[in-house]
Parts: sequence; C-alpha cells; structure tokens
Amino acid sequence: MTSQTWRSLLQEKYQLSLRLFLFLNALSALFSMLSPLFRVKMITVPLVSILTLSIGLLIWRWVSQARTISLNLISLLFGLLWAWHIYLKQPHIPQHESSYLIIALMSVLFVGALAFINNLKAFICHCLPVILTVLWLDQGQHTIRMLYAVALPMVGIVIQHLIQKRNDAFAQGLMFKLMEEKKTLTDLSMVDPLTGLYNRRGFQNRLENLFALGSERNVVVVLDIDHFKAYNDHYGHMMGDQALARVSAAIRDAVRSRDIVARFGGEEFLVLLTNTDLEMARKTAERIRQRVFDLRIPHRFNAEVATNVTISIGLAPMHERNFNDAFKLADKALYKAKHLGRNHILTSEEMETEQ
Ligand SMILES: Nc1nc2c(ncn2[C@@H]2O[C@H](COP(=O)(O)OP(=O)(O)OP(=O)(O)O)[C@@H](O)[C@H]2O)c(=O)[nH]1
Repeated sequence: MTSQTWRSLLQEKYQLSLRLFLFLNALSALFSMLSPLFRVKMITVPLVSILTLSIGLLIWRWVSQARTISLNLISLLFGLLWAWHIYLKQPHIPQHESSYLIIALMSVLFVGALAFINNLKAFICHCLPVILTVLWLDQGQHTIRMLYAVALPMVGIVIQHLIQKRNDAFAQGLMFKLMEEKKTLTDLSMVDPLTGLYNRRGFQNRLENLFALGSERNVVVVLDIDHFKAYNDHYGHMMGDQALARVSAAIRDAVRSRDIVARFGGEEFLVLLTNTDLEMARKTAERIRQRVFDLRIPHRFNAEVATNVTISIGLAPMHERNFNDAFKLADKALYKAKHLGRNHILTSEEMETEQ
C-alpha cells in the first residue's frame, strides 16, 4: 500500500458519503412533495431542483466514476435549496401546524448527520443555511427547542469527527510503518547476510536500475577464491566465513561506489564495472587481486600459488545489455585463469588469443 492508495481510499469514503447524501435528499424531497404530515402540498422550484439534482448527480456519478465532486460544495448547494424551500412553504402552513419548522429542521439535520458522520465541514455546509432560515422564520418562538435539536447532532458529529481523525492518524501511521518494514525486508532480501554484498536478486535489481538509467560500456568481472575447499577443510567453516567476509570487503574497497559488487555463489563474486572499457577494467581487476593478496590471510594449502589466500579473475565486456553472454564469457575466462596457475587475471580477449 502506498500514500497514493491511502488517498484513494479516503476519496472512496467521501464519494460513498456523497452517494448516501444524494439518495437521502431524493427520498426527503419526494416525501416533502407527498407531504403526508401537513395538509399543505407545495411543489416548489427548490424542491424540484433537489429531486432532479440528486437523481441526476447519482446517475452521473454512476456513469462517470472517475470524476469527483466537492462534498462541501454540493452540501452547501442542497442546504441553500432546502432553506429556500422552507422559506417558500412556511407562510402557507396554518398557524396550528407550528411543528413544521422544527420537523423541517430535524429532517435536514438527520440527512446531514447520516451522510456526513465523518465530515464536520460538509455537515455544517448542509445544515447552516437551514438552521439560520428556520431560526429567522420562527421569530424566537421555539428558539430553545430548535437550538437543542441542533446542538444534539452537532455535539455527536464533533465527537465522532475527533475520534475519526485520531483513528485516521493511527491507521496512517501504521500504514507508513508497514511500508518502512516492507522496504527493510525487501532490502534485506537483496543482501547476502555474511558479506553484506548484494546477492543474485539484489544484483539483478541493481542491473535493471542501471539499464533504466541508460548505462552502457559495462564490464563483467567474475572472481573466485583459490583452493577454498582446502581452506575450509583445514581451517574450519568458521574461519572460512571470516575469510569470505574479509575478501568481500577488500573487493568492495577496491572499486568505485557506482560499481555493483555481489556474492554470486559460495566463494564466487561478481563485480559489474560501469562506464569503463576492458583495459581500465583489467587495471581495476589487478587492484582487486592485489588488495586480496595484501590481506595476507594465511592459507598453507594454497602452496602451489602462495602461502596466503588469493583469487582468480575472469573479465568480459557487456555488449548490448546482454549480461548473460558476458557472464558466460567472464566465467570461462576465470576457468582458464585457474588453469594458468590461479592468482591470475584473464580477459575474454586474452582468452581468445590464447586459444
Ligand atoms: N566457509 C564457507 N565456505 C563456503 C561457503 N560457501 C561455499 N563454501 C565452500 O567453498 C568451497 C568451494 O570449493 P570448490 O568449488 O571446490 O573450489 P576451490 O576449492 O576453491 O577450488 P578452485 O576454485 O578450483 O581454486 C567449498 O568447500 C564450499 O563448501 C560459505 O558460505 N562459507
């Protein structure tokens, strides 16, 4: 989930409120037209407008899902239309049917409270024109009753609004925390825990990013520790792990930060030297070989080469972003370098002239 989906979820919630609001207004307008509560039947312009607008907007929302409508604007418009209707109808209501204003007010408050339970602004936009109109038309006869009728849903909505804001902040905080955790897990899944270098997956990911940035002239370098099985067998797996970690750090230190260094297998490493040519890459490979040699990790069972840990290296340039072919060639060159006596570097070009 991203902050984008969070926003679209909020948007969806608002649009649901809008649909409920339009539906309830259409019902309320119909009810007002039939007027079963009062003997006076009045079909006023604002009443017809409320009915047609709410049905029209409901259909429009249904057809054109992508378009959004401002809730505050719509609620204010409907509030004004209801206020206008009450203003037109009230003079025609007989004196003894004095409950008209309070019932009209209650029905507007009811619709607002149902549709905008989580939206204080839209609730106020919808109810305020009617509250003011009703208070004005009543001329102080039932002010306390009316204020009580207004205060009750208002307090409820304010409390609900505050709770909802707290819940939203909590849910949003939780969502961002989960996103962070997800990123950490993704990062971890791309890194080899022993050496801290990229694993195959991490390498693939960095390679794709590199291609996306349009990087060309890359050289694939494959490196392998010489006689590492003998090292493990005689010094033990723990010491083997330590040697791997030290060799990895030496390789990482010998290249630029924009080069990609990965552990590709047990004691096999891969470096992608970026924006370089084979000649420069060979120099870098020589620097890596020397750095590993200079670690002077004792390895008595590498005696035919040296008395310390050494590595052999194969290199091949990458053509037209074809990593697999370059890797195969570099691996072949590495194999040859091993046969040349180990602690050796061989490029794909040198390999061809040797054949
Ligand atoms: N300690 C340790 N050893 C590992 C790890 N992964 C692979 N190895 C060992 O690395 C050794 C690789 O041996 P081989 O592939 O036979 O090659 P080698 O002995 O290095 O011989 P050459 O490559 O021909 O010089 C094996 O003994 C593996 O057990 C690891 O994570 N930790």
